[in-house]
Parts: sequence; structure tokens; C-alpha cells
Amino acid sequence: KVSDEEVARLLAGGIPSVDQIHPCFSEITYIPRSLTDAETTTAVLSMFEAMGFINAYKINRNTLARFCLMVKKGYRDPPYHNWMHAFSVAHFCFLLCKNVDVANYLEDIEMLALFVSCLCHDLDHRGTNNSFQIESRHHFAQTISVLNTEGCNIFEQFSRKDYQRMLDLMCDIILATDLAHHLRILGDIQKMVTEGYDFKKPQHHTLLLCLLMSSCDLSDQTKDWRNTCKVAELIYREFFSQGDSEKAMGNRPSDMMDRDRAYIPDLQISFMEHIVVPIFTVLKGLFPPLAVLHETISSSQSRWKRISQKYRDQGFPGNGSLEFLE
Ligand SMILES: COc1ccc(Cl)c(-c2nnc3c(C)nc4ccc(C(=O)NCC(C)C)cc4n23)c1
Ligand SMILES: [Mg+2]
Repeated sequence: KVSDEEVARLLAGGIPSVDQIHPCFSEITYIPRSLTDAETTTAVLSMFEAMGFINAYKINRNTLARFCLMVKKGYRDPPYHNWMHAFSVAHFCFLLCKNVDVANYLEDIEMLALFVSCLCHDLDHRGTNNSFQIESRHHFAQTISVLNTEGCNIFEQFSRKDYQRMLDLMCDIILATDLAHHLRILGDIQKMVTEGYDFKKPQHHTLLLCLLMSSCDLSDQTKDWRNTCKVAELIYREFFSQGDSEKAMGNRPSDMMDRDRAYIPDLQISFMEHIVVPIFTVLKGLFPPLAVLHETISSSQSRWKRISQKYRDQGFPGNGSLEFLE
């Protein structure tokens, strides 16, 4: 699946510093989707290097390059849940590592597990989300199969104990990307922040890893309005094609997936209110420097409300089309 030539080509120029990828690459406002697909694989290597993982964990560069190429190939090409999504999720994890003192909250191995889980968390996503099926198990299974591929196991030099810990961490983190799981533990996360984070409590580490994974998974919402619109366009293109195939099978899709019944502004208002805002509110509680992200999200939320009102007043059919995205 990954040729020696591809690996050699990726490593040919050496691993650039993140500032060579882009001077603003480590800033909280940087938009990872601005990079071209071709630049992303090198950028992943640069992030591994910048976070000190290559030296700290004696990761073999050839193995790392092959692993990254293998993960990238492990993504299909639906409108949203593709490699660019995984890359942007991993970039936000890098931003957290560089802009917040996570080292006071998590062990290094937990940070590495989070970053690798971000890269792999939606592996082989088909662009559909059958609620009855816990797809996150499949994404974790795919992660294991990448690690078991010849020349791709970036953790092969780990002790048996550390290797087992890494796999347990990635399993917990990737299974946490299921939104239903997130909604179940949100109360515990909020309680943890109110009580005060306790580094000595393993449960606090697990809850924090789940919170950080969810915030990375939704980090598109922390960028500018143009990015928010672009992402909404991709998400609903994916949702509506699932709805179309459900109709073709004679089933009635949920409103969210039905291009004839979805009213996108209201769906986004509800998604922001129930999922995005609570996550970044609790994140701001833990890490005050991230308050700026909460402000961005709140302004997007009010912008969706203005759009919703405007198109209601104009008797907008709300037929799921996206031309309202000014
Ligand atoms: C963190 O895990 C996921 C998994 C899958 C997706 Cl698509 C997303 C995601 N990422 N960006 C978005 C945006 C902009 N809008 C969304 C609107 C609705 C839903 C959705 O799944 N609603 C049903 C649920 C609440 C029971 C997800 C949306 N979403 C995040
Ligand atoms: Mg995802």
C-alpha cells in the first residue's frame, strides 16, 4: 500500500520546522484546511517533531513516514469525513499542546496517544453515521491494522507495558469520539472542572482526554466564518447524500439528512447549543487562554440566528440548499 519510493520522497527534504510549513502554523487562529493535500503529510511529520515525540519515544523516521502515508490512505473521500478532517483535528491537538500548559494535566504518553488518535479517529469513515452501529469501534480496529502493517508500527520500540498503555489510551480516546458517548460523560466532565482538576486522579486524565478529543473533532467551529460555512457545506453534502440513499431504499431519513426537510440554520443553532458551546465553555473553564475560541463560537452561533431569522422573514423555503451562506 505504501511504496519505499513514497517514503523516501516524503523524507527527502528532511522534516521541516512548523514555521517553514507556515509562519502562523502554531497560532490558535491558523486554519489547517489552508494547506494543500500534498503539504499535509509533511506537516504531520513536522508536528511530531515539534512536539518532541520523535526524540522522546525514539520513533524511527522511516516507520513514522510510512505510518503517516498509511493513515492518509486509510481515509476514503466523502465530502467531510476524509483525510483533511483528520489532519485538521490533529492540528488542533498540536495547537493545544503549544498554546496550553497540558503538561501540567496529562502525561507525555497521554499527549502522544491523543495526537495519534486524532489522526486515526475516523479511519475508513464511509460518510454515513448509522446511529445503531458504534462506528468508533471500527475506526479503532482500523488503527490497530495500520500499526500491524509491516514497517508502520511507530510504537514497536515501546516496552510491553507502554505498548499496552498506548493501545488502551487510543481505544478510550477513539471510542470517545462517538457523540452519544460524549453526551453521556459531559456531566462528569463539568463536575471535574467545577471541583478542580486533580492530576493524581486517573479518572480525571481519562475525562480530560475525552474532552480534548471532542474539542479537536469540532475545532472547525473555532476558525473564521468562511471556514464555518465551508464545513457546513461539506457536512450537509455528506448528510444529504446519506438521506438520498436512505430514501432510495424506501426508508425515511431524519430531518437532518433530508435535503427536502432540513433547515440548516436551525440545525446548526441546535448543534452549537447542545454540543459545541458546552464543550468550549468547559474547556475555557479549564484553560482560560482558550476563552478566545469560546468567543468565536458564540459569534458564529449568533450569526446562524441572524441568518435563520432573515430567511424566515423572507419566507425562505429552507430546502437544505446553501445559497444563504453569505
Ligand atoms: C464529534 O463527533 C461528530 C460526529 C459526526 C459529526 Cl457530522 C460531527 C460534526 N462535526 N461538525 C458538525 C457540524 C458543523 N454540524 C453537525 C450537525 C449535526 C451533527 C450530528 O451528528 N447530530 C446528531 C447528534 C447530535 C446525535 C454533527 C455535526 N458535526 C461531529
Ligand atoms: Mg471526526
